[in-house]
Amino acid sequence: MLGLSAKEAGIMLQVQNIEKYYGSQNQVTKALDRVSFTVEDGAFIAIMGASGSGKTTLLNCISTIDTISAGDILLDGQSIAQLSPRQLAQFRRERLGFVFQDCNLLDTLTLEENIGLALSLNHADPHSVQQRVRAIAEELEIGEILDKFPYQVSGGQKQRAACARAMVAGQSLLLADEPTGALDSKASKNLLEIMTRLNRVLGATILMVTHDPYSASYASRVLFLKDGRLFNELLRGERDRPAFYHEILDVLALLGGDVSDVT
Ligand SMILES: Nc1ncnc2c1ncn2[C@@H]1O[C@H](COP(=O)(O)OP(=O)(O)OP(=O)(O)O)[C@@H](O)[C@H]1O
Repeated sequence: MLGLSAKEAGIMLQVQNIEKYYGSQNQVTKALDRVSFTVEDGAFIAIMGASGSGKTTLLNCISTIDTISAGDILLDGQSIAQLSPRQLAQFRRERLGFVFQDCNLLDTLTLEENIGLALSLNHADPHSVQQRVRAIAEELEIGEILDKFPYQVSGGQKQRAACARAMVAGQSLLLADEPTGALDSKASKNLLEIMTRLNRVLGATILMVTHDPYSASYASRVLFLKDGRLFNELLRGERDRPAFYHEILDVLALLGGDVSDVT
């Protein structure tokens, strides 16, 4: 980087030689084994691997939900291990957005209230909350259904609301764990197109864990985990999505096991 800071060099996240162990003395599981990679600003990265390969553990360590046993994780050049609990909470709130397989929307609130909830809890001005919620909802094509409750909309619309909620405060890193896992193929395609738009238009950096090679083919880079180690990685480059999809299938065949069977 020739003296440039990580931030100046456009590097958002540095995962350096991380290890994660669960359990103690007699029963230790090594969930992550010396994993290293760098994420540039504006990247869209998929993380693949068989069940138990460490995908969720990796995402949980990056999101500070879990702690690493060794190594370091730096965000904008700053080690997250050195943040105080208060700084960590602020970091999660301001920088990270989360989307999970079951979108975790509250059934007693409308989509608009769900999307704006964190801002409202943070005592943001109600008018500005409304403006921000509506702007991102328009971008994600759910502007017309903001007054509906989660049980009144489709699974795909709920996931788009979850994406809106994840990004409404201007968060720059979206962490998604199997976001298409509970959706049919049409709703999955739609959500992946929306995530691509979040990435390209709003500049969100995305890390998405998935079992599904079709979902992974929307990313610009795919990391493959095997037994807690980084086994391989693919860059999409100038290839179109279908060509990238076939290349992902080739790596999965090499990787063996149940990677794409466990959705
Ligand atoms: N809280 C925990 N306590 C003990 N072992 C754990 C814990 N969480 C995960 N593990 C173990 O760590 C390893 C990695 O698990 P992880 O959930 O990260 O895998 P994964 O790739 O996300 O799997 P899946 O695709 O099934 O969700 C597995 O061997 C798992 O059993």
